[in-house]
Amino acid sequence: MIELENVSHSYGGSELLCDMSLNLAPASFHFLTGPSGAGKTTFLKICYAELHPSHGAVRLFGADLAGLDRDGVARMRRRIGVVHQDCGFLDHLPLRENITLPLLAAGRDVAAEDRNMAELLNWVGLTQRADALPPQLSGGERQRAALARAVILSPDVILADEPTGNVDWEMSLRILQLLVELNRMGKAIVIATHDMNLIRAAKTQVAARVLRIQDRRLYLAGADL
Ligand SMILES: Nc1ncnc2c1ncn2[C@@H]1O[C@H](COP(=O)(O)OP(=O)(O)OP(=O)(O)O)[C@@H](O)[C@H]1O
Repeated sequence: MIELENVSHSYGGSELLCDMSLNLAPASFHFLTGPSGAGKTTFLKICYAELHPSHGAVRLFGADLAGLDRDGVARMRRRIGVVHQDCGFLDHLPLRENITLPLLAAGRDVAAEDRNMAELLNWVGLTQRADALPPQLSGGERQRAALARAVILSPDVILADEPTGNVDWEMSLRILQLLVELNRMGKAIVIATHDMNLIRAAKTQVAARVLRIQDRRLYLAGADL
């Protein structure tokens, strides 16, 4: 679904990611770990074509990114749901409108999706908070709303950058549960995290693999977590 072949990336001449290859299979579940500043967010940006790598090839759903025009890239990106580290909400818009922004961007009729929206809000436990503004939400509510927005276009892959970064353990488990449910529905999941307890908790439920970025390289971690 997402294939990286010998991908390297540099910011301003200094190499951050070196010679990374990955083939993300349908319904797979991966964690992405590594020290702060190792390049996890950069790696995810390359995976969802927000960033073009300095070297190497990226293929999304079989299509070489280098051969796609803007519309082609946008079409592929709709198949990838992203939970950003900072959620990235528009603070002046109620939660409901923030969540439906991807529908608008994709040219879909938001009113026609009312029922799906109600189901989605219920799934993330935010039915009562639909009209709240993002600054009025708790960390856990924001993260669940970000997840709802990431899945509103029914993507095949979900990339979540520190989705449990600012929440307590109970809420971390709740968010993990939502991601596990998505995985059981056949979605491929990648979660960037520092939280080894979260990885251990996931491994009791799904066959999760652990990728690690260290010293500019991508490793598949051993089974010792
Ligand atoms: N647009 C940019 N221009 C220049 N340098 C950047 C840019 N984005 C990130 N970097 C640098 O690249 C390095 C890796 O950043 P990145 O956010 O990918 O790491 P990370 O592993 O996700 O970090 P963290 O765990 O702290 O979130 C950092 O040193 C960062 O300052």
